[in-house]
Amino acid sequence: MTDEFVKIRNVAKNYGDKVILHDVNLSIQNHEFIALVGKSGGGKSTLLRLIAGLEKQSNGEINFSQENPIIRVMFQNDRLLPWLTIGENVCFQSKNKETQTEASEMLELVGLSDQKDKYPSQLSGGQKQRVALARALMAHPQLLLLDEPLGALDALTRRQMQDLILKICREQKLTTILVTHDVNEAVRMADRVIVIRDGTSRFEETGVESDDVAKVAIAAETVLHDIMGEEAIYG
Ligand SMILES: Nc1ncnc2c1ncn2[C@@H]1O[C@H](COP(=O)(O)OP(=O)(O)OP(=O)(O)O)[C@@H](O)[C@H]1O
Repeated sequence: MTDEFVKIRNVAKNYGDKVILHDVNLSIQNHEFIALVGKSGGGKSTLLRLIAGLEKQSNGEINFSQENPIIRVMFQNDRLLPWLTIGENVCFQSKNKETQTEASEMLELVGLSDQKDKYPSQLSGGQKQRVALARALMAHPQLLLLDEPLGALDALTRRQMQDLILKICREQKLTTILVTHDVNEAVRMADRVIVIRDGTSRFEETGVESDDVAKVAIAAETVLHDIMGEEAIYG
């Protein structure tokens, strides 16, 4: 039996004449945490949208090992509804009977059980992203897609959120794909880092222990070099 969660084969995406992605080949294993990095406009978010089924590829196949997997996406913008409380926001898309109890559990998981009755405007950016994470987890996703969710946070909050996301993804055995501009974040969090360069998946770097600062820095330098390509050498 394969342990593969999704297989992406020869995927291409065009918008009109503009080729965004081509020949993307990637297998993601169950419970694996991968990061997608690359230059701005390189097609990372586009690939994430194709995997989420929010858009259709122009060519190639994206096959999941099980039918209709539950997929949730978390974006840089928390997308909370300002007129609902934190508790109501977490329950918003959930149809479970035990929703209230479960929402409390999810808020506890992200360290916000005491903020349930507040409104999003009363929370910090980091806290709002925790709520967005709790809301995503309510669906018990098998695949969690993170589209630069920590991009707007300060360095310390960002680091705390990285640790929280990692802990939850491991505990809940989620398969996770993170899109990030921060190469250090990618190396620190992911089991594998995939570089999207010139519209295709170019390079895979095995993750290192996230607390080994020196190894993270060296691996990040290698990945950055691959993102930049010849510009890094000649430019
Ligand atoms: N709906 C669309 N119609 C036309 N072009 C689009 C559309 N969506 C994205 N693009 C283009 O596709 C390219 C890739 O965008 P995408 O957002 O996937 O890149 P990215 O690597 O995630 O960038 P960033 O790191 O800046 O978020 C960009 O040139 C963008 O302008």
